[in-house]
Amino acid sequence: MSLFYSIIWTAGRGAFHEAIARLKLKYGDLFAIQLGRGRVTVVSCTDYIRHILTDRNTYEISETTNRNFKLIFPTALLAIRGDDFKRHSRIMLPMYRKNKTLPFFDKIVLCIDRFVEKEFSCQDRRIHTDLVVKCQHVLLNIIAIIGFDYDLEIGSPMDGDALRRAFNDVIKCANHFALMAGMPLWIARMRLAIDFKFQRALRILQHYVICIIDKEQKRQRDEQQTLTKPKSLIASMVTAAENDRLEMGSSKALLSTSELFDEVSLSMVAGFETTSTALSWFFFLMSKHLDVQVKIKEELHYHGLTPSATITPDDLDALVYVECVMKELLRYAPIAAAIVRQATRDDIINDIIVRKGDIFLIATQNMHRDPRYWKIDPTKFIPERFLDEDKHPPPYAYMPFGGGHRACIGQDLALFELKIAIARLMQRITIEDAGNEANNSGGFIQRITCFPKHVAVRVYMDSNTNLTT
Ligand code: HEM
Repeated sequence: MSLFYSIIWTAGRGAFHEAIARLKLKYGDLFAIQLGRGRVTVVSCTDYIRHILTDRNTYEISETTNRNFKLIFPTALLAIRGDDFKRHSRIMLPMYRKNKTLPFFDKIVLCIDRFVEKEFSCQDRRIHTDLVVKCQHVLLNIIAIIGFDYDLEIGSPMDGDALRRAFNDVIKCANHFALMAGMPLWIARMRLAIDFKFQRALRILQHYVICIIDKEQKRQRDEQQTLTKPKSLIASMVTAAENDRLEMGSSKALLSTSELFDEVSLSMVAGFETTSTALSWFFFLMSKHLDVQVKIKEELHYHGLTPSATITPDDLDALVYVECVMKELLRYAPIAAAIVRQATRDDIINDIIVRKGDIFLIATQNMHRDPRYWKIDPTKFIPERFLDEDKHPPPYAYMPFGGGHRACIGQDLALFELKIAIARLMQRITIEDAGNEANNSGGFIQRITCFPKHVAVRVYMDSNTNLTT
């Protein structure tokens, strides 16, 4: 136990991953910090992480850290464990796999194209300092189309605006709330009850989700129409739950309407900020690495993906370097710097005694930057590492989506969205550091995810002739 130190966590001093990295330098791979009223053990080496993530009977997601979240969406994956988790994950895990998301390829491309046209086509040498917000806007459009089959850009202005605001408010409030994990439960409950904006947004969202669920259930009852595929992810969830019920010969749906609603809401919250944060890091990092942009453009050009060419799912599969850029982005940018587990019974990790209820914070960002696990300098942004030297990092050294049985269920969708976004953006635009004219120094803003603080870039539309200049 001599490796353990108790340290008072002083929040507000920079980003979370920076603080955890500093503490690792000082105290090593295993140390304890005081977070709120509880003690949390921070883990930063593969041996301990393997032990924790492979023993699903002893280590679960933490009840303490997810407590507030439970108040908002009580039956969503993040709030449940055990048999309930198994029942939900039967429906939810396959939901974001490639076969389910592939049909949305063209719609995601369309959202990126609209973004490019709207923000960058006027070629006025403007310096863009609001790309974090703009990336959130794009992701909201993508979520609405994939999840709800609703086009926020061309839907009726009344519906579109109401739904957009409801999305925004639910996501903002859920994030805000989850951040206040140390708050006494009764205060959290009270705050939630008097948050009228959130309650209103939730009602609007509920209305849309329940309409889709009803419509889908009706469609399924009409035998003639069951041959057509569900048009949105919510509709797919309803179909999957119904098919599962039929297979099991049960009279009750596997997931009730309110459970489906909680899952839809969780997916929105979990999938929105993470992916939009990744996209804003992409803009920042590309502005600092023109050489990487040139290489992406060379690869696109090699595959005939000129600025005016259409892009297909097969093209996407062929883009090896783009894949490396995406992996490196998820390694280098501190989007989600850690994951949390709690011991559900006593245990021993090597010579460390673990008591039931102990909380472990697995510092994934520390792993991403640990020179023991990476052959090429991990402090540098070098996508080529994934072509060769660091193609296969040791297990548990690279975990942008967490690991074990509670790993991110949306990772395939996130990778799909990001790869389309990177390829399509690089097909059409070049991103440039604004230099001395504005502050493009990066830095961090820590919320649930950590996004770049100062982004100031110019964006140029590519013509078919200036691809690799
Ligand atoms: C770049 C994008 C994303 C990143 C970096 C990311 C990262 C993560 C991480 C680190 C976790 C915790 C895993 C663990 O504890 O081991 C997680 C959980 C989760 N993510 Fe993601 N995520 C992303 C996108 C998405 C998307 C697009 C969705 C859904 C549409 C999603 C849905 C979820 C859900 C539902 C969980 C909770 C799983 C559970 O409790 O079992 N995520 N994500």
